[in-house]
Amino acid sequence: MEGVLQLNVTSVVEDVLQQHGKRLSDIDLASRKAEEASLRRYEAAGWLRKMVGVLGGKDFPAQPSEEEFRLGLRSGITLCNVLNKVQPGAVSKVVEAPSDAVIIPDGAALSAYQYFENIRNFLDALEQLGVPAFEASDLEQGGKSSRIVNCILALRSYNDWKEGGGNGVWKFGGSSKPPSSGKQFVRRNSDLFMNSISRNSSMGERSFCSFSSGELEQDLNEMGTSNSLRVLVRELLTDKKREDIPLIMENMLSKVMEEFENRLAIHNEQVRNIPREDGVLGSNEPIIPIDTPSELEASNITKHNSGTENDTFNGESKHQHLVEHQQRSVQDLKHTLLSAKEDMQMLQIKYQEEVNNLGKHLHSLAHAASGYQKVQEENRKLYNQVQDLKGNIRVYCRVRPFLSGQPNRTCAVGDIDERTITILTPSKYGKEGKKLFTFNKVFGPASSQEEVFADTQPLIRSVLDGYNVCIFAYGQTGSGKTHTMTGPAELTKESVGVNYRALSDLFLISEQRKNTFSYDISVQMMEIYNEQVRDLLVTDGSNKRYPFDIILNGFNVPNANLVPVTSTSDVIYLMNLGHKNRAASSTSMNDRSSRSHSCLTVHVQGKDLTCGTVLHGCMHLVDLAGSERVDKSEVVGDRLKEAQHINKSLSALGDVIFSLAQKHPHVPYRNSKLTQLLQDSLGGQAKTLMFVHISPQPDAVGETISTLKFAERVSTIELGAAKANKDSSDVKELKEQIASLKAALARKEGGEVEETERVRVVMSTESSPAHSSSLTSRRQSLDNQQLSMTSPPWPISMEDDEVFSKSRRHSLDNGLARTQYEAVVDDSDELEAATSDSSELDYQWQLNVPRSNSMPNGVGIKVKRPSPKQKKGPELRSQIPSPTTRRVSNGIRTPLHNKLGRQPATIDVRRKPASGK
Ligand SMILES: Nc1ncnc2c1ncn2[C@@H]1O[C@H](COP(=O)(O)OP(=O)(O)OP(=O)(O)O)[C@@H](O)[C@H]1O
Repeated sequence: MEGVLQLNVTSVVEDVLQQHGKRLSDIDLASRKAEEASLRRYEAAGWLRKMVGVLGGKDFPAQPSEEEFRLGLRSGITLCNVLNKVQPGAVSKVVEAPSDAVIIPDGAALSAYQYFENIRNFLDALEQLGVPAFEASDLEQGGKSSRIVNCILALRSYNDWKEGGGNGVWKFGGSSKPPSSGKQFVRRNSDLFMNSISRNSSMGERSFCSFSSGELEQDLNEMGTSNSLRVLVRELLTDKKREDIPLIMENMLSKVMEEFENRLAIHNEQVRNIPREDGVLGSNEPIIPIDTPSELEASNITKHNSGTENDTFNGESKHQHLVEHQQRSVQDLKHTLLSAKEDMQMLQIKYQEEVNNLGKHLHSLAHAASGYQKVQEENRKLYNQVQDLKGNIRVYCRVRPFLSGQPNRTCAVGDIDERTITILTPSKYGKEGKKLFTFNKVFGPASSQEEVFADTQPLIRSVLDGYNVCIFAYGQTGSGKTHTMTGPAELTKESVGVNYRALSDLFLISEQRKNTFSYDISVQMMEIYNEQVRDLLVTDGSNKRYPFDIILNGFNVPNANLVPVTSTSDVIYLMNLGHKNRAASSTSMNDRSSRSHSCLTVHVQGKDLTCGTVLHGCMHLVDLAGSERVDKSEVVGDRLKEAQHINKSLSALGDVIFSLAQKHPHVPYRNSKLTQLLQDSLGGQAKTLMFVHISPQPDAVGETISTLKFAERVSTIELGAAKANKDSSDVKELKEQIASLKAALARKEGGEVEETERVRVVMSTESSPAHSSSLTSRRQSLDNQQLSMTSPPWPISMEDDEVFSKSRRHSLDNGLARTQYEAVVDDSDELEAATSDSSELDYQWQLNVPRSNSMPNGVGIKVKRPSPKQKKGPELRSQIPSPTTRRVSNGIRTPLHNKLGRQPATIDVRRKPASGK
């Protein structure tokens, strides 16, 4: 028959499998399953709506999410009402919501009574009907709604069966898909596979690929498939999971339908365009032969008999029959198409929903991420607090960037993160080729001055609360110490270093606190060059060197200029002055190399305007000289001497640090001027931060590793919790009394008595009131004695550098020439005062001891004087039980004895002129 297209299902399936085979199984099965589950849920919800309508003032949602579905049924009211409609009286008593007006919010806790009563009654009734139920707990947890959906669909099926007359025995078809025109076709085919699978699984739990080939062949034969089709189907399904097969088959069959429809459309179009024998174009009705085995047979019969006239009528009626059949098929196909479209729309809605949910999820993730950051920040703060409590020396590592003109093809620095740094090492440092160091913070080459300061700021601020702080920059020449502490040669707002920022911060806070605190801020700037302390704040170009007596409250070098500052511009002026005065000359390594340690000391005195408490804070900002080994500097002569001094003082710093680490009773602060200068900020009670600097250049890797090793050891040192230097108003009052008595004394002596340069009283504020009052009386008695003194203090005539020379026996040879000594004395230190003055004079000694120090043993002050006869004074020593004033006359000394502890003590030495002179 002309114009008739042989559409063979097998060949179409083969074509589809060949064209789309792999892609069919690539389809996202999970989303298909989810889609199927939502469709089933909507179907169950639709039926419930139809059955109960608005219930308890609430309309059950038509297309509920899984959560809405579960929560909507949780009270059991809807379920019981539906069941009662299906089977009147099945649930005899339904506990309704408390009142129609009061709607229980979804998800709100229901009364246990409602919950158990309704759900239990519902489930019991279902059981009696033989309808598959679910677990009561399924209503309480997400992700379990499929069992509830199954139950409702089963109930619907039961209802349908009942409405249809209830013939026979009702049997629920399990998880079969709800009937829908297009899908029905698809389901029938995929069920074939499911049957095969269930047959297979009843024989044991095996995956589809473990099917015996015979069984598969049998299934395919049942479908009337060709060999090649069988091979294609097998290929498609071989490695697939059993439960995924129906969906894969569905996809395949949908494709087949599509293909089939296309071909039909083409064919019909062709038929319409073929002129019939009577000259009329083909009718609009599609002419399609059938290709199911029986229909093919019929078609073949038609073809076979087409030559005989007798068979013409039969042929035509069969043809008519076939046409009708095909029309029905086309109708079916159209339905399928329509339902596919609906599915598509549903999918789109679902995707939209998912995209929205995803958006919400992303939003909550972003929220969680910001929360995580906050927690991290909090952790960091807590970590720092713990460090503060332990009193660890904090160590921050900073890596200098490559400088312009320096080759930077290779870099000695590997990974850097917040607290660790990896140095890439050549083979001589070990096989692993890298070393990892951990610090409190690591700043990479790109870190800005602002970032570095931000982590230092809290420490600096604590100076205003009365803490002693020491920040020092350590590292080899040219590694960036000056850059961190001061900034580059050309200073801008962004490039200024820690020093400027620290002071402007102090001004800022003091301004903010001006209603509660009044602060006086003053600075000293010194340099230690070749073990000599030099004042950098001189304007006359003089090379002033100062005595180096460690005194109290940070006035380590009392005679160095102490300049009050009130603004950042004051500071900038002073720093420029200091830098000009700083010793600097070229070495082979760095033009700006400084072979001196520079120290900017900031003294802060704050008075609490409400309670009168006085705070003293002192901060040393130290830019150390380069730490490299001498041989590397290739220096000789003066430079060699400088380098040796530097190395000596840095070793002394190391010794102090490690004695502190090992909690040695004696800490060798006095082995160098540097450690003497930093003493009050390196021991306990101070907050210390070391910036360790390294260069990224591979040729510096040796120095870098030794620098970092040193720094890592430093970071393990615990100094104990820092303490603020606070004087209570009592103490303050005492100080004022002393000051006024001293002034009265000075007046009384008619100007003969030079006022001592500084009067400092060392007292701790933490003692008990009882202790405090005993202290008060002691102080008063001391001051009374001072009052009774008639002699002027001795003029200063000693060589400062001889005072407290290297050894722990601090010779005061000629030292009695000093008006006043103030010294920090350690446990077990011995102060030795000696004089070559043989004149018969009375000496008055006064030892002021911090009251936190307990009394004696083992520490003594010896006064050595040569006897007039022997020319060499005997060493005399005696002990007194408590700090007080003793007279020493004519070579009779009353050595003072006291256990001084770590607290500084003040020793005043005064000479009383011989009577009558
Ligand atoms: N973080 C940085 N960013 C940009 N330039 C830097 C940085 N650190 C250091 N430099 C530059 O590197 C050079 C050497 O730095 P700097 O003078 O601070 O080293 P130093 O360790 O103080 O040397 P010295 O021991 O000689 O005093 C300078 O030109 C400085 O500006």
